[in-house]
Amino acid sequence: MRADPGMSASRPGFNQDVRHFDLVIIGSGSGNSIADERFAGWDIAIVEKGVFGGTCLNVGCIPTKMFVHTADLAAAPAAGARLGVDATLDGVRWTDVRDRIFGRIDPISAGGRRWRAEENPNTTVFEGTARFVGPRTLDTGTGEVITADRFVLAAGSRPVLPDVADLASVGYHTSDTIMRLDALPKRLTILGSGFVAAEFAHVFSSFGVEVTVVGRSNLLLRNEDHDVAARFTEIAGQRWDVRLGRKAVRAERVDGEVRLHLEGPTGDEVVASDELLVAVGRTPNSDLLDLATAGIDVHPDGRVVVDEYQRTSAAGVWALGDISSEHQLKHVANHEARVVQHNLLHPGDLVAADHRFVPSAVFSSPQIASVGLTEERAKALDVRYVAAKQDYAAIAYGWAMEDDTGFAKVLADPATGQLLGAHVIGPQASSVIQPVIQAMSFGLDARSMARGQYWIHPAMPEVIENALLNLDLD
Ligand SMILES: Cc1cc2nc3c(=O)[nH]c(=O)nc-3n(C[C@H](O)[C@H](O)[C@H](O)COP(=O)(O)OP(=O)(O)OC[C@H]3O[C@@H](n4cnc5c(N)ncnc54)[C@H](O)[C@@H]3O)c2cc1C
Ligand SMILES: NC(=O)c1ccc[n+]([C@@H]2O[C@H](COP(=O)([O-])OP(=O)(O)OC[C@H]3O[C@@H](n4cnc5c(N)ncnc54)[C@H](O)[C@@H]3O)[C@@H](O)[C@H]2O)c1
Repeated sequence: MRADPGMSASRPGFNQDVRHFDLVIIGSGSGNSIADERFAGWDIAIVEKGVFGGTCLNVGCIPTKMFVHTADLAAAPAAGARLGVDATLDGVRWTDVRDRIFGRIDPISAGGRRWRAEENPNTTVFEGTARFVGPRTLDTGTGEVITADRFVLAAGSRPVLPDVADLASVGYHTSDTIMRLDALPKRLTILGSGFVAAEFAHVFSSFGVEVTVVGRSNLLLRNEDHDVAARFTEIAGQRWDVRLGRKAVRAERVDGEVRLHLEGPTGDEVVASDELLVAVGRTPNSDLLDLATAGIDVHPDGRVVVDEYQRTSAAGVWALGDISSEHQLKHVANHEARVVQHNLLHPGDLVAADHRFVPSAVFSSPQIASVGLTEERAKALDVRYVAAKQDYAAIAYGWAMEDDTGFAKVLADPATGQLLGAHVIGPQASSVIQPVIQAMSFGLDARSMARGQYWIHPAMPEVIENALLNLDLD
């Protein structure tokens, strides 16, 4: 397909030099997966302001999980002693770990950029910060303004900076920079109590760093089911210096150390460390795009407004991933990218995005995984439910591991047995939960799920089987 002549560069009112495209994609993260071989006849522009490949590849899911896996290995000797295995951790070669990880990631990013910029005949890459200057008219930030029939907003999100006096002066880190440190700090303070805080606290403490976690609320991971968040907070308190209910008011760097001044339940306190990681959430990058100029509506929290087909309020403009989603998760961005891809190719046969059962996992220690309603949410929505729990310790493999903190919790409709939610904390939680996601997605009830199939014995998913059997259904 070539540009519709009605939208071409020679259209009255447009500069003759303005290049016109069939499709412009802003952001090379999940948006980059859209232009496959089915788009070979389309003239496509990709605009990227940073490193090619986006958050997940460069500074998100992939490097963090490579660090988490390494951290799990580093933590293993300490965990082995109570089972009779005496091993010691001789050391963590931080620069070797860092360079191994980014030595694998950076070439993927560079290769992706090269492929799009140099080897894709129908794709033009603009390396600049895009912003709209009119309906379907974009300043690419490279000195070139372009127009297109269709736009995909896939510009993601970025770390939020809290209102802490003098924060900028201390040389703080975010998840964008902390993985590339020159050396492991002796002490690390993490401001924040969500996903990023929980994962990096595990990584750095496993590598021998003294970690302090400072949270505003009284629970870590407070959006998880309360029982799970409470258990995680209890375990975290045995491993890290966890300071909850604290407001960070000021930061300063004195004699090389970062001092974070806190107000808390027992008065003012100061936490000193060598590095500070700020992890208090992420905000959509919609504000960089001058969306009002293009007639694109935005929610008060900065998310681009989309309908079930991922269409924005402006004709021909679609959005996906962190810029529009309430779930800042890669599997959601990927799903939405597939929806947009289909809808671009089949404008007469649109498919809707499926956000019914969005799961998530926190790759800390222990792991946490969740799908569907928490017990608190079920109560708030006045949904009739029953809940049941199963400790890992009472299923064979969990007992063999002598796990004494993990459990699975399931919620179901007592009348129909339909599953409403599942929450797992413990070994392999991110994998153990998958059968429940499948059951919920395909409408399998709890009883059929528990008894309508074999569960490999003695494998970890028996924790789910037994939680299901513990449900008190009508
Ligand atoms: C530390 C960390 C760990 C994570 N771990 C996981 C995980 O384990 N599992 C999971 O599911 N999710 C994880 N996530 C979340 C996941 O990375 C994001 O949900 C996902 O990458 C969002 O994809 P996206 O395509 O919407 O945006 P991105 O991948 O962020 O892509 C957006 C791109 O747009 C570019 N851009 C922005 N504004 C402009 C502009 N004006 N002009 C041009 N280009 C622009 C950006 O530079 C960026 O490259 C993690 C996130 C972080 C920060
Ligand atoms: N495994 C994964 O899937 C994974 C991993 C990392 C990040 N992510 C995604 O990235 C998003 C961002 O992660 P995040 O951890 O930055 O955000 P988050 O939303 O998970 O947690 C931020 C936490 O910081 C707290 N907070 C906010 N302001 C604060 C302040 N001034 N002082 C102290 N605490 C404050 C909030 O109460 C909240 O609990 C996540 O929500 C998630 O969607 C996913």
